[in-house]
Amino acid sequence: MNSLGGIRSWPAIWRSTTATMTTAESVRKVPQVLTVAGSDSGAGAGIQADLKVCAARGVYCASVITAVTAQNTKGVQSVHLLPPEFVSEQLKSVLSDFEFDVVKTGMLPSPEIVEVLLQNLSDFPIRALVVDPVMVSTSGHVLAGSSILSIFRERLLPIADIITPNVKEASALLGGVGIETVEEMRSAAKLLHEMGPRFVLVKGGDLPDSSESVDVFFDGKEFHELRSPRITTRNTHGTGCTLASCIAAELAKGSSMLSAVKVAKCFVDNALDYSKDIVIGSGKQGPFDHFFSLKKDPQSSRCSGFNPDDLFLYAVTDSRMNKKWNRSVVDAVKAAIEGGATIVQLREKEAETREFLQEAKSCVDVCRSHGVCLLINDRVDIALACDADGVHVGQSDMPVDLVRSLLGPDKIIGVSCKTPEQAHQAWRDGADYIGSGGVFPTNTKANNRTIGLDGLKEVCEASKLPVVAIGGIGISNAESVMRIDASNLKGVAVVSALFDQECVLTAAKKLHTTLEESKREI
Ligand SMILES: Nc1ncnc2c1ncn2[C@@H]1O[C@H](COP(=O)(O)OP(=O)(O)OP(=O)(O)O)[C@@H](O)[C@H]1O
Ligand SMILES: Cc1ncc(CO)c(N)n1
Ligand SMILES: [Mg+2]
Repeated sequence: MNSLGGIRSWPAIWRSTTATMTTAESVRKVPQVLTVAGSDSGAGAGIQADLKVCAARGVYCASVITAVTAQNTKGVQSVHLLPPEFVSEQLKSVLSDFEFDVVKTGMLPSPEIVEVLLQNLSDFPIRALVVDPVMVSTSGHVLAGSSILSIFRERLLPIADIITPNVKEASALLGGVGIETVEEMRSAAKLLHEMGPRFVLVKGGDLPDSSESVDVFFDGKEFHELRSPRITTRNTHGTGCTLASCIAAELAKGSSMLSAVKVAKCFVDNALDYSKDIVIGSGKQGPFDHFFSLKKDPQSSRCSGFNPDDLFLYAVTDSRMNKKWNRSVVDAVKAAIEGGATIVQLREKEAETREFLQEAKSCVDVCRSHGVCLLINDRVDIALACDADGVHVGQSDMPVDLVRSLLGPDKIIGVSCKTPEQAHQAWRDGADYIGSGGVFPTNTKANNRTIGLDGLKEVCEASKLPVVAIGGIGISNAESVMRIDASNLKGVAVVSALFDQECVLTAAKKLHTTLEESKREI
């Protein structure tokens, strides 16, 4: 189910549903995850954690139960495995009915249960598989013994899109190697990657003697260390299940793998911080609150990650237009944002480097003060120097994987794609979104092949990443673009429609209203 080998297009939320519906207006697509895991009677971990995190992230989650544990904040008192045939019944039941975007596995306590999972996944192909190789609870109870190791290594890991072992599980999968440092976590991630998963995240929550909680992400080429200050709390029961299910939920919504992992790490971090002094149960390790965001000021969450909805009204600057209308880049950007632009890209093809850097710095300040992301077209050096939020590259610019290694995990990377193949490559390389077009002919880019609305739709259907349409879009045709019925199409990117106008503010306001109206009609 390694996502690119799957038969179904990605993801189910982005297709018209096949369920019986009366009118197009009555259809609202919901991202869907299936968790295949064990029940925790104390509800801090396992299936119960998976359901909570998916609900908190706005994703529907169905659950296939592999085992029932008698478990509380003191530990695991007893484990009852469900018969493999009954696990299979549950799998058949939901896989034959729902259209899951992502399957996430937790406790798979016997080789026979892994076997029925593998069989059902080959009968009902899915698009992405998140494997949390749960083996031992933090309290030390064995949840899946060494009998599952060979089927994990030989058959489950090779079809996983990502595996998320903690250090003990990574060590067990690698035959008992010691992992006590971040350097050793990196080596482990590399060796685990050789077993076949597309991505590996070795979690460092249980790493001894560390003031930070460090997870190591490996994509087969680059390592990214995801660090957060270690939160002093007893309430860490279920962090692993929560992290993996949050990754699954974000993937189901259309995030790239690195974005999904960053959002998930951040979610765990915020949940632990919010819940650090709550008392539930009398044992050593308590659960935490997955619904913190309903209770606390969202602005106080310490990180947010890339939000694909920011692509709604994407303003791309053009130095010639600003010259023609006699305005500075920063004034143009400010007016666009005040009119409703939700993200800005500086595309200053003719500017001198030093002048461009100065302008970019001023634009970063304006964008930050309005809470809008600023990306730089093509120039990774400028983006680094002005601390922009990211870079947008074309097919002949620096390759996305290289841009990622230069910018690090926290920046946004967009890439222009005309074809489904380019869209697949963008996902593989770790981009956050794609820009697709030119949809219509435009003066801004001469000799640029247009792909039309049909070409845009084809790219959207093939893309796992959120899409912004670009090329010749303005007030008169924005609605036709937004109505192509692809829910990963998040918005339109415009140049002339904002910046080749007498009043940028008015043009942005009008376009924003048009987009809002066409969204309401979908
Ligand atoms: N005290 C903490 N402060 C901040 N982050 C933490 C803390 N403990 C764990 N984490 C984070 O939680 C996530 C899960 O990591 P951990 O290594 O605890 O997984 P696990 O052992 O599989 O979880 P579980 O305890 O549910 O079995 C990781 O992103 C880790 O960095
Ligand atoms: C059922 C279950 N799954 C996973 C874990 C790991 O946290 C646990 N403690 N219990
Ligand atoms: Mg742990």
